[in-house]
Amino acid sequence: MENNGDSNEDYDSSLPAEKWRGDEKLFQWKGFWFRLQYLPGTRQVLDNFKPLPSDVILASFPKTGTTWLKALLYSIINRSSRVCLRTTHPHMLVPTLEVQLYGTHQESFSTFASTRSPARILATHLPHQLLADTVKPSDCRMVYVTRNPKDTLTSFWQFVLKSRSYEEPWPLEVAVEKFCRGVVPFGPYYDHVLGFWKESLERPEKVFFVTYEELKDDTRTHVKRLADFLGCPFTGDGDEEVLEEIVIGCSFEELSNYEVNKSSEHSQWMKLPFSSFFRKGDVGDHRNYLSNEMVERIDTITGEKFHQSGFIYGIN
Ligand SMILES: Nc1ncnc2c1ncn2[C@@H]1O[C@H](COP(=O)(O)OS(=O)(=O)O)[C@@H](OP(=O)(O)O)[C@H]1O
Repeated sequence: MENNGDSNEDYDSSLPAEKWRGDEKLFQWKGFWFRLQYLPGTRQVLDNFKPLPSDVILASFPKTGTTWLKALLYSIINRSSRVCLRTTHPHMLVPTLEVQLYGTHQESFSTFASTRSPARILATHLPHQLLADTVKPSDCRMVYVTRNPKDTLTSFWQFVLKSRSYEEPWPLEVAVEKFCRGVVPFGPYYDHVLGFWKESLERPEKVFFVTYEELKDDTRTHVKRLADFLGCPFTGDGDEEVLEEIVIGCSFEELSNYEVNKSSEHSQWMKLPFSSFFRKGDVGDHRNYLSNEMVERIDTITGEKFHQSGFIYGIN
């Protein structure tokens, strides 16, 4: 997988830009907002990545359950969880295409545990609107996870707040404002979710759509559905035990307690410790932070964007 050395400056002057945090801006490209450092990798993915028909691509908007799904997909496809998960952070099991394989912080694919999986597992935060021409011709499978907008925003705000890359405070009001206008990395959130939701309706055999809340509510059932979708159902002798081990081994409680996931270390590309991908893992945590006005504002947009498209989700 190559990087032709596209420089960040190529994008700087020509694209619409908005202040993000500190001195950093986000850039709007093809209808979505990007951190400058991920634009070259994104272009590389779209220009050069050719999925294999056997590939499994996990797609998600940030903070919607990516880390959990990385652990689950790896475990389902490899029929186990504990051994590898105890020693390897989920983000080092399954690489994110535009960041870890094609991006400015490249690590070779062989660094990742999923190299040794029966099927390659790759992740991306890129929206379907951009990825369609790359993934459709290959016939690969995609799994999309989403999460209700208020918890996604809350998780995101907390994550950015704790990032050591920024010195200045980041008031929740600012985060809400940006989220509602879609000006967040890989945003707008609503367009991102709807792109994959529509695709999952059109091609259910190739695009599996699941929500964080469904998974929390009944992990077992959805892990079974996932395994069916991936063509490796839990129907053999001893599979019930394996399924149980995977559900427990990938639960927030277990995963966040493995030493590697509590670690303050980070890989080449992450400025954040491995531990920062595990915060609370709850449904409804937004109630502890968002004001009534904020909730009302987000719910109104959710109604306009999701419900008017026929996707009844995201208000509760
Ligand atoms: N195993 C498991 N089960 C349930 N929830 C989990 C799990 N692992 C991580 N998390 C929670 O997911 C939130 C992080 O989202 P992402 O993994 O999508 O983040 S990222 O995009 O990879 O940066 C973040 O949510 P919040 O706790 O609400 O901030 C994590 O705590």
